[in-house]
Amino acid sequence: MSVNKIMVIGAGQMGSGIAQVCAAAGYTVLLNDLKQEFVDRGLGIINKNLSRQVSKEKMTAEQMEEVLSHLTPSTDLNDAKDVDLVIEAAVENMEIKSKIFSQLDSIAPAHAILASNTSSLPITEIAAVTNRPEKVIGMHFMNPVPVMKLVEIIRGLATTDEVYQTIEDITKKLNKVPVEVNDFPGFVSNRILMPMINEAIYTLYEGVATKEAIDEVMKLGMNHPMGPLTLADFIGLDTCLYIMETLHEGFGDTKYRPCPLLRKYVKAGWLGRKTGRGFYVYEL
Ligand SMILES: CC(=O)CC(=O)SCCNC(=O)CCNC(=O)[C@H](O)C(C)(C)COP(=O)(O)OP(=O)(O)OC[C@H]1O[C@@H](n2cnc3c(N)ncnc32)[C@H](O)[C@@H]1OP(=O)(O)O
Ligand SMILES: NC(=O)C1=CN([C@@H]2O[C@H](COP(=O)(O)OP(=O)(O)OC[C@H]3O[C@@H](n4cnc5c(N)ncnc54)[C@H](OP(=O)(O)O)[C@@H]3O)[C@@H](O)[C@H]2O)C=CC1
Repeated sequence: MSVNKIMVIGAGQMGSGIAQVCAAAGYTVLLNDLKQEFVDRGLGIINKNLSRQVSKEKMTAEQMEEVLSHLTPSTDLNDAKDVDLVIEAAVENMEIKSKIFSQLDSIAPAHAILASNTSSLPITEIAAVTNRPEKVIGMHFMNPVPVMKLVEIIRGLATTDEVYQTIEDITKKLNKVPVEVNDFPGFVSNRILMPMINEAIYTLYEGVATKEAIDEVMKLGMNHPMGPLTLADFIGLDTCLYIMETLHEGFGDTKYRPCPLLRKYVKAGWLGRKTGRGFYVYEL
């Protein structure tokens, strides 16, 4: 199936990165969020990333303009009426995602594929709110999207081989590496990564070491590019909590219980880098 026009829903850190790489690969991209100010914030991130590449002479100013010309802001889901693919990257919340997919199902053309960048929620359940479950799939990018090579592709129960193949081909066109996985809570990436992050938070909570010491152990001892608490702040503590809750509920196993300190920080609005405070403090 040929895909030319893509709508990305959610102009946060993931949606803006996904829109950027799709535009850079030559697709026509609509970047959608609830309000114009959120779309502008996403376009601002893209501008900053591309300008950095221009200043490092990895891209010319003309190429940057070309990429930007492929991007159109949107605050109306009805703009999905003539797209070939939607990649949803709104917040990690089943109710919100279900509502978006059910609306999209009645707006997007019959041939359009509806993909979710969810980091843990069941694709099969998201697909079930639509009348086209065979065209619903998980397309899980990693943060920061312009840098990270992996896209975890998740087949829902009804996803067809043709839809899987189209998404795999697009992933390669985005210069990324597809890895196929089945639909279980957290898929592969977050089933393994998030319990490690949660355990690092328990290690802090139980006073085993300072946050700096915990991060240093994993950076220098295991060669991780970021310590787990820095990485949690980078991902967003709200997203980390949602993922742990999905694992906990999905498997019914207490080993996935979210650390109370993680809950406390999220309740306080300390969501990590994006709000200026998480385990560490950041300049906004
Ligand atoms: C939660 C989920 O569902 C799944 C997930 O995504 S889990 C999170 C997965 N991601 C990770 O684990 C990231 C771990 N961290 C890293 O790999 C690295 O620290 C990092 C790539 C983020 C930064 O790398 P670094 O070497 O420390 O920094 P730096 O030298 O400044 O950056 C390297 C390159 O990345 C780019 N970069 C860094 N941060 C960026 C960002 N937020 N957006 C875009 N580009 C970025 C830089 O511009 C630089 O590009 P060039 O090579 O073209 O010059
Ligand atoms: N952070 C990460 O490292 C990764 C996250 N993901 C997944 O990507 C998705 C987005 O995460 P992330 O970008 O970090 O989150 P952010 O909080 O940065 O961005 C989410 C964006 O979606 C917007 N939004 C919320 N509801 C709607 C809606 N109904 N319609 C359109 N836009 C909406 C939010 O607006 P508002 O500001 O008003 O809430 C916000 O702009 C989540 O599903 C997450 O699990 C996947 C891989 C990695």
